[in-house]
Amino acid sequence: MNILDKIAQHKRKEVAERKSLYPIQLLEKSIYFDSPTVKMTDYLTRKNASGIIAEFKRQSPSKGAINPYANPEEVPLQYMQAGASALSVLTDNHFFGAKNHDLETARKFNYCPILRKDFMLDEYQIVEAKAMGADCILLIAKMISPAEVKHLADFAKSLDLQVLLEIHNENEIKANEDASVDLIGINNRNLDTFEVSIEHSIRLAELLPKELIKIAESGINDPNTVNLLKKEGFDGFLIGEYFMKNSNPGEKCQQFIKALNHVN
Ligand SMILES: O=C(O)c1ccccc1NCC(=O)[C@H](O)[C@H](O)COP(=O)(O)O
Repeated sequence: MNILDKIAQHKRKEVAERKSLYPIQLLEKSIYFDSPTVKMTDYLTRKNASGIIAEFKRQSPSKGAINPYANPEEVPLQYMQAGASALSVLTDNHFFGAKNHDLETARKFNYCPILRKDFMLDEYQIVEAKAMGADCILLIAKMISPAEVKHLADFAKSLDLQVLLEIHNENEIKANEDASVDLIGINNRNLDTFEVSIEHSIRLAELLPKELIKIAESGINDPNTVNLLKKEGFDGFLIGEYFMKNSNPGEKCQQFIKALNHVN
């Protein structure tokens, strides 16, 4: 069984438990539920945007512990002060070590767009995302059928959330042409082997419609890579481990963004 199948299996059980503990009517009472969201697409495309989507990530299946005791009050705020365009916060506990309120905590201290980084299989998780204060959700084409992508994307839109669709290959691009999503992410990391290939993403990006907002995800650790990807038409760059493995992720992010501006 590959890692996404393992995650999906676990996630279905988890979601069923949470549905019985926290019914949707309870989530709808959150102060964020009826609040307007901020648009990830606007923040990534505005003038002089760094395009960096800085991720709060405590551990991962590919790397194990990265920064398990990181402070969600401090790190996301430091990322934004460093010049990141948006935040991504992992909310999966079992595989990624997220604590219960990491995203809500990040929300309290930041007005920027926040991506709920999780493995979405069910409408319930999208309601949760809205109740936590997220602005954008991730759908992974490898995990769900094109019909489910379409359905969950439409449902997210009905809650004023933007949708980032992650794809890994050409077939997934073609199969999901009809889905109404806001951003397309190409994952540089092959989730079967955990190998990272920037070239693979560049090749796939050529197959995407020009007008779509394109995000390069995973394994980015060099400002020159971001500059190259910008030239290839990417607008956003999702970076987690490279920042988080440092004792001061905000400072690492600041150095990265400064170097980015210099190289430009
Ligand atoms: O990071 C993993 O090991 C991983 C394994 C299985 C599914 C997803 C995984 N990562 C989620 C992500 O997409 C990354 O957290 C994100 O793109 C940032 O990547 P990185 O900069 O390499 O931390």
